[in-house]
Amino acid sequence: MLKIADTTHFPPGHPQVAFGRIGVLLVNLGTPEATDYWSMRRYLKEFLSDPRVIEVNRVVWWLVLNLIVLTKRPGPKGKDYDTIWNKALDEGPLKTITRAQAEKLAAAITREDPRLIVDWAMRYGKPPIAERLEALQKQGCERILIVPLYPQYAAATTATVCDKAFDALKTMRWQPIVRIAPPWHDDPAYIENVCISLEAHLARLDFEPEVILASFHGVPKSYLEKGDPYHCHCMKTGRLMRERLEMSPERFRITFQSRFGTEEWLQPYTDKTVEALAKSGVKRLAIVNPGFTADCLETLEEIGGENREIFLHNGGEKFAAIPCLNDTEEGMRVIETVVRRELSGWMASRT
Ligand SMILES: C=CC1=C(C)c2cc3[nH]c(cc4nc(cc5[nH]c(cc1n2)c(C)c5CCC(=O)O)C(CCC(=O)O)=C4C)c(C)c3C=C
Ligand SMILES: [Fe+2]
Ligand SMILES: [Fe+2]
Repeated sequence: MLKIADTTHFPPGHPQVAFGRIGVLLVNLGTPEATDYWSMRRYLKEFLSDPRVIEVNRVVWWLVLNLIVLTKRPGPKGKDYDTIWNKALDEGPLKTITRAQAEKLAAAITREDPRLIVDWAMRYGKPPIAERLEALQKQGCERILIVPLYPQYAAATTATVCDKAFDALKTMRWQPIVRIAPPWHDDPAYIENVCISLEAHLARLDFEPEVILASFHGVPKSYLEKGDPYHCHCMKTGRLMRERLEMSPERFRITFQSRFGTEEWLQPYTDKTVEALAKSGVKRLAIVNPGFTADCLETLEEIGGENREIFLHNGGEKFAAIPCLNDTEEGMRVIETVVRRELSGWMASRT
């Protein structure tokens, strides 16, 4: 077994520094601390003030955000969060699931290399990236792998995690050496496990869906036009899933959800597609969310709640929202594959 660095043998007057460890930091988007108006407002303010998320003129956006969005949105969105809140732990499900993913990853990899420490953070809200990076560094992590938990790269998600992490590094005297895990939109382990999970859920349904939508979170269309690869990553994930599932493009379709604001977003829109399918006579529909590593407001409430309603109100009869990979065996296989690969050269080899 590898020896973990020892911090106890420093000469008098020498600072007590820890060293010799390797950190893995899983980072997801973030979620409000509570569902009341002020907690929601704080969360939305931090999120929607990020210029990677909203690429609108700063002065114009400051006025719109503060005068309109932050007065109108926190109330109704807080009520939406109430419907999915983890009451036992008093937190959003995104937090519960990200913590569970970190714990399971730690159990899987630290047995092999006890120098490893796994932690987790949120880009917006708590626990903040800077706090967890500092905690890893204080425990002796000279090397840290940061894993933005997004299979598809977008400036609004992956890049902003990196921005925040590098902001934290700027304040450190002894900076850890950092690696960032790349997106895994076309990784065979991801495609295989997301399909295994989908097939298992479909097999348990009491109906066979005529159509399956792979619904990804949208971004404004202008982000694609400016060169963001997010759309291409989603399209590739969707195509690889469809090929693996051996389904026709009519049965397995890609859509984009969670529109925000008045600009055009990536199309086809999930809600409009759901409505059109129901109106055209489709009676049985399933929606899977391959772009989300954890269930959250956008999957549980928007897909499982709003889109179900849209489908059933327009003539649909059977609807299934397929759970995300979360901390299931399939989900952990994906995260572990990415982490093991990106730790290569750092982590002790299994042989
Ligand atoms: C212009 C605004 C937004 C962009 C661009 C955007 C991109 C984006 N978001 C996710 C993942 C998630 N978003 C979630 C919630 C959420 N998203 C926005 C806005 C944009 N997202 C808002 C305002 C919210 C909060 C809820 C609301 O007010 O509507 C979540 C859920 C978080 C939770 O607590 O459950 C996730 C996850 C991706 C992957 C993405 C671009 C690729
Ligand atoms: Fe979002
Ligand atoms: Fe594309």
